[in-house]
Amino acid sequence: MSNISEDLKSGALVYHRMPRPGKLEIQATKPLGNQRDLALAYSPGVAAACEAIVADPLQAAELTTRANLVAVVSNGTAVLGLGNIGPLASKPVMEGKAVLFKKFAGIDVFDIELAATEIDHLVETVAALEPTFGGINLEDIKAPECFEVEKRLRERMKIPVFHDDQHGTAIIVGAAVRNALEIGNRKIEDLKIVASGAGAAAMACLNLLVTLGARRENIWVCDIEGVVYEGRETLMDPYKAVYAQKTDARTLGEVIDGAHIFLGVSAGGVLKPDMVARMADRPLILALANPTPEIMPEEARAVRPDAMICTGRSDFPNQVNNVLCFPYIFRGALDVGATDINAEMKMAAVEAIAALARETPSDVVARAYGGETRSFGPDSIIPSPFDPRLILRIAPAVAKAAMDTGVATRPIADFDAYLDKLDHFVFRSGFIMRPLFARAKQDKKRVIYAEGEDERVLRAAQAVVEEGIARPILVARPSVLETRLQRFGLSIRPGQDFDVVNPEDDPRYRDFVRSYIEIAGRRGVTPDAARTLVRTSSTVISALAVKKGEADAMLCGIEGRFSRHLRHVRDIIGLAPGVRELAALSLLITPKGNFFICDTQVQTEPTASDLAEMTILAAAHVRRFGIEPKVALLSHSNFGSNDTACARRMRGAYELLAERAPELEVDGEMQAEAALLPDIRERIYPHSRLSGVANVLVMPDLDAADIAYNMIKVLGDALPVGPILMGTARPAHILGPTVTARGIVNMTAVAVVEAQSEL
Ligand SMILES: NC(=O)C1=CN([C@@H]2O[C@H](COP(=O)(O)OP(=O)(O)OC[C@H]3O[C@@H](n4cnc5c(N)ncnc54)[C@H](OP(=O)(O)O)[C@@H]3O)[C@@H](O)[C@H]2O)C=CC1
Ligand SMILES: CC(=O)C(=O)O
Ligand SMILES: [Mg+2]
Repeated sequence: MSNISEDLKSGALVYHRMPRPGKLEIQATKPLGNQRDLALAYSPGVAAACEAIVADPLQAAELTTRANLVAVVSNGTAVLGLGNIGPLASKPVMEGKAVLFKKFAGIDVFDIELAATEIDHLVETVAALEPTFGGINLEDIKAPECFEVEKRLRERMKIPVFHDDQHGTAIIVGAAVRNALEIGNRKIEDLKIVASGAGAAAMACLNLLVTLGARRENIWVCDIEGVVYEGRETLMDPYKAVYAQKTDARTLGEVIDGAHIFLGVSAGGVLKPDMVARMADRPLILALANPTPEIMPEEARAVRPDAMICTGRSDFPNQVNNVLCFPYIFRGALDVGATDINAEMKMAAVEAIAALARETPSDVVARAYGGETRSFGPDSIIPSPFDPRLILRIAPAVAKAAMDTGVATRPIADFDAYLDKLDHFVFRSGFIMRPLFARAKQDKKRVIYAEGEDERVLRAAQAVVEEGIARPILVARPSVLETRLQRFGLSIRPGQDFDVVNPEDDPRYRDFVRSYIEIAGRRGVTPDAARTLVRTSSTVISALAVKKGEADAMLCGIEGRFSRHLRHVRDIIGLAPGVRELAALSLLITPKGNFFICDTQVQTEPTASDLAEMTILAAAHVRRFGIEPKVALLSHSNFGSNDTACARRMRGAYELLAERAPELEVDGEMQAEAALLPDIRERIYPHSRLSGVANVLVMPDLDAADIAYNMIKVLGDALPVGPILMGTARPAHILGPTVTARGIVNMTAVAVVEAQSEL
């Protein structure tokens, strides 16, 4: 039995049972709402797709899901470290792999559990699946049968066949060993490696370590029978025999002395503390059996505090698990229509994973692990499974290796576009934000962040510096900054990468107070109040910096009330010429498209004239995203169907806009349905000035805007960007308490581009 806690066990059973059994479902991706859809999806229309494939089999990649469909195939003979539990009991693991493929790399999977233990039976069955799939991921099939099964299938099939427990594990072990060598400043040629396990994972890992330079004579292998030695007859096979040593030693305990690397891919608890104590100094312990490692990290650490320790589990640092590899190696292979996953593609994955661990930690990883992140070092020798950059680094490297080695049937012509596509998968904000990022980089501006000590701001500042979109100025105490940057493993440095305004001791303090009195003295701010506010309000400091031209834009509002920040911004920075009132625009990036909503924050009950003004401001902002605004003035009424005050206000706004912004594609008043479904609009009012789906939704009042915004965000699984404060004399945005580091980076790009266009 696995030694997982009772709590985790019962939690796992509920997770699998509720709210419906299992972890997967199949979803239709095309509409099937009427007779015509039925005729297209199925008979008779479907015949056209069939005939196109008859004429050109490559069309299957265009007309069916095949090119993105992988079979996770198991016969249940070596399921995790649970052993031969059979195909039915392996199904939760295979469904789990399917979920990981989908979530981490957008790959669709059918899990296929086969009652087939004979090699021939297994090979014939899997080979017959070729028409269905773009790739085959063999899983948890025991050694030595798995070696022959994989070899024969690779020979027969023209799609990639990849035994995950062998190569997925070997790739991640290869990356971990590579980085451990770098940290320990050691050469693999000199190291003694002791493996526990001589199965699928062990053999592939050892073979890869040999490719990386390990010497066969330095490798010692033990399995359930003990040491694999020359002349041994029980439980031997030709694959193990490669590593047989001429020795009288018979147990793991007898060969572990002086080992630099322990590679455990066998069963829980086989490595004892006294064995660890006898390993070489600064040993690397890879205790990878699942779910129970060969030794628990705390036991190993107790006897060897100098050890680097990895397990296959997510509840310890250094999770060396093939989940870091299989979704992405398949992503790269499928995207070029690879016919194989060859040695070069595997090595490209090793290099990409190892290199990623050496990059600065990502904020997404920090959130996934409760705010804690580690920089490259003994407790972080490989990336975390939640690192969103895994797909961005591994898939292109693998795709390129496939192309270089001639196994790509659909080579990628435009790698930048491919990277954009992957980026979009990771950060759905990727595409829409891209033009802003590109423009921001062309002319970096100075952006001051009022809450410069906040972890999210620091992580955002790191990304802003790395992406080169702005020069950050942080309002923060230098001593706090220093400790936090270190704690979060961030590499940006004051002076070099960003500037600091120290609210407790800044030479500009008197100057700031004087300016504040000049600006706000006539709005009831006394000199005493000005002194206190400049000392205590980082929003006031930031706004003064922008006003005085020491920064080009400001971001604030992570702490405290929106209205308080708004008052300071309005008092100090003021309104842009010709603007009578501020308003806020929020972008929602949804699976169905990108929608801007206003006014989500400022004006409770705007007049027709206010609405017209905010629409014109919104249109200018939307154009900065490279999007042509299509504005719908929303109401409960459709083109005069009701004559309430509210409907009249929206109609009034339309009339003003027709006058003031005749070039703008805008219409109203209309219901949200008419704005979003052109067919419906066409039926109600065929003469609308609006074409297609509206992308700017102007709401009649703050209640409607706020409610619509939050409902779309939650029900539509949308990513928010904003709020974008419109109408200020200089760019200033109030972010709100739930903003993420990624959100701050996005708003930095918005503010920089705004600052560029106003100068
Ligand atoms: N972290 C990760 O990413 C991965 C971890 N693993 C883990 O590695 C382990 C092996 O998987 P896999 O190679 O696919 O399975 P296999 O069945 O192919 O191999 C298991 C190997 O472990 C040996 N073994 C079993 N029990 C013991 C024991 N008590 N002492 C020493 N050796 C033992 C077996 O010996 P014999 O040959 O004599 O039967 C066999 O060589 C599992 O625990 C699995 O969870 C596997 C893949 C990925
Ligand atoms: C992780 C995995 O594939 C295994 O333990 O078998
Ligand atoms: Mg496995």
